[in-house]
Amino acid sequence: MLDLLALGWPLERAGEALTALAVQAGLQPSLRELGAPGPAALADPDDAAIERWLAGAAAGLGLEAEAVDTDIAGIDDLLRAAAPAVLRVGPGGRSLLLLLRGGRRDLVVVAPDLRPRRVAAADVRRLVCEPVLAPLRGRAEALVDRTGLKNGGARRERAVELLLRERLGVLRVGRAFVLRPSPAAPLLRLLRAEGLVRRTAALAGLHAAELALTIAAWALIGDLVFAGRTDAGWSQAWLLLLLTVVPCRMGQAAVAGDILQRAGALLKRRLLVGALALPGDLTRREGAGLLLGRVLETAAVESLGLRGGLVSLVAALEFAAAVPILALGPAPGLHLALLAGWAALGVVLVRRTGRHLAAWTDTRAELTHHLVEAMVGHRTRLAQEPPERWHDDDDARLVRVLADEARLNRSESLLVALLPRGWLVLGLAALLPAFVGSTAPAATVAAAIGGVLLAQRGLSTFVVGATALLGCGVAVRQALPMLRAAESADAGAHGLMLAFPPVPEGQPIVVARGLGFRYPGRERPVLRDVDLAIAAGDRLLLEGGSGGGKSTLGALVAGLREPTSGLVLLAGLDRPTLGLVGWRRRVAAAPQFHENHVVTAPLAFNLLMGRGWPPTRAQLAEAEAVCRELGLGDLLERMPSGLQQMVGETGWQLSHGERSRLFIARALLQGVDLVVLDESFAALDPATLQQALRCVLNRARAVLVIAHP
Ligand SMILES: Nc1ncnc2c1ncn2[C@@H]1O[C@H](COP(=O)(O)OP(=O)(O)OP(=O)(O)O)[C@@H](O)[C@H]1O
Repeated sequence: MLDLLALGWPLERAGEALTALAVQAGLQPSLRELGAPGPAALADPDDAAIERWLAGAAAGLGLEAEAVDTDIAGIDDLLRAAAPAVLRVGPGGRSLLLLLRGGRRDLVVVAPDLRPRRVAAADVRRLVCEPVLAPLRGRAEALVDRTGLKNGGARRERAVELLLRERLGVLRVGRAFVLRPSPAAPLLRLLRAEGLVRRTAALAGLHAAELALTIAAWALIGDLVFAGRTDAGWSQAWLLLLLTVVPCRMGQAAVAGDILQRAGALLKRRLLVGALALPGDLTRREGAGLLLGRVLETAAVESLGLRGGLVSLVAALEFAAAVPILALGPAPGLHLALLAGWAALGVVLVRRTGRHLAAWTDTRAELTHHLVEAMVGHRTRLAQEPPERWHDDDDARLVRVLADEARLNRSESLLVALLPRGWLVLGLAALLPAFVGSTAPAATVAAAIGGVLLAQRGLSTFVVGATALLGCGVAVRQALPMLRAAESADAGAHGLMLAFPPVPEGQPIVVARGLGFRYPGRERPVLRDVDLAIAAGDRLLLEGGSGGGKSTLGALVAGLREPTSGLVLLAGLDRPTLGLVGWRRRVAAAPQFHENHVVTAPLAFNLLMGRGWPPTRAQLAEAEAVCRELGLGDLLERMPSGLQQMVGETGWQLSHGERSRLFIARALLQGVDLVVLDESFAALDPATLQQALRCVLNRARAVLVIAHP
């Protein structure tokens, strides 16, 4: 056990440790000096600062460190499958064990001398679980002793282990951080790290081998037939060649399945990250319907893109193999010229189909948008719009979609029917002179027929691949904003590493000089030349008329928007240095009511979503205390499951005032230096307002309240 701890890295060398693991695991990190968690992070009692530091440091390397909670029942799976990962071990999790390769029996860890060392999985399991199990081991042993198993025997040991694991499987034993390239990393790096480049090359190799074997088998049988030889030895050789194709095919299916699965997971991760990183203004401008349409289209990116890509690869190989075979025939020049012309026609037909597909997708997305907008505003329509006008426009939109669909169907049928079959007729027709005049040897005519058939197979495969890729291209166009947003998703996320102690009383938290802001597309700025300083301990009220720019200023202070001119500093650092995530660790905002949402999830999640999930007992207790101070005690009593009650659209319905207090609590519970509350008290009666205000003034280190005069 001691030896194993000696293989762990001290937290003070966490930056070096992460870099070493990332390099040795082939994750190609962006190398940079990470330093070490500062004293403030090391002293954080709730451990969150260290975890944030690790996440930020990984982001600094262009990686993602996903925190995985480990329980006793799941530790074996974690050790087997999580590598490369960092395990926090030893007293207080102060030591980092770098898991380079997982396994059932043996694991490989990177030691502090940078050398990989093999260790027993059972020893690591014991190291991680023992601190939790040790106090309970005595009771388990006493229980097992009642069965009469021999003391000190291996069976008794095993029985004790099994009993502990069975009864205490759900006990949490610690956290691991699984390292992988950030979904925002350049695509080629992601593909490499997932082994996709290697696998695609292997697939192409296997397919080329299959083609070569098939051609060799047919060349051999052709040779035998034309030479009039029928001996068994050569026939067996032919059969053997054909049989070798079977393992080639099986290999291709396995590799292709693996590629589809890995690339699909990678794409989903990237799209999800992108969807969450879309700028708020864009989602609002486009509307929920269009976004939903985009999300639905992304399913096509995966299925069509991946399959289309693989099928097109096969088509290209078949096509390439047909060229030298046609060159062996009696009319090589004519055949190759015809093939080139036919391929060009194929490209024209594919582009035409592509245009029709794009038009159809656009009208369809528009229809989805229209329908979703109608559903979102359904309750208002029911109450205010005359029923005879509810379906205005629907029919016209539907007709447009159907017309575009009919055009698409026609060009697709032409592509599928004409391209491969037309080539067959043309290719064979080019052989007619040789047939009729019997001018060419039969073997060259046979080779040419083989070439024509292979090219036809290539064209059929090409049609399948091209239509899939077209669909994918159109879907990618729809998903482009998300894919682009994914690339900038973690810009500045390493600002998380900057953990400081709370700003001391009287010291500035936010300082702004010459601040200006203009919304894109608007002529006049909303804010001009604003100077502002908010210090720890300040309690500020920002009042002004409607549309005066109060919320905009709140968003700038909270780091949710960047100024178009001037400078805002938070604890002396600017936004690019801190990143959005780093900024939000220090300033929490409760946006206006219509911008804030109750997520369909337990109340506790809604309260603590800024702190990470699952929560600790202390965090739950704090959440309950804040709710009671805000006057939500009654509500907690009424809810059958208390803090665990599902709330949101499909859960327990909260009143306007209850929701506003939930939003206030959510901001307060983030434990930040400054809380910005935008019209958070507007829905409260005077007594409740007083109570909520008292809670805010007691709990917030500094507060900026936005309200109407
Ligand atoms: N996302 C946006 N895009 C374009 N213009 C916007 C956007 N949000 C606000 N505005 C405009 O900026 C101006 C200031 O808006 P802001 O919401 O900051 O004012 P406010 O003082 O908070 O108003 P209220 O008290 O009515 O909430 C308004 O004229 C508004 O139309």
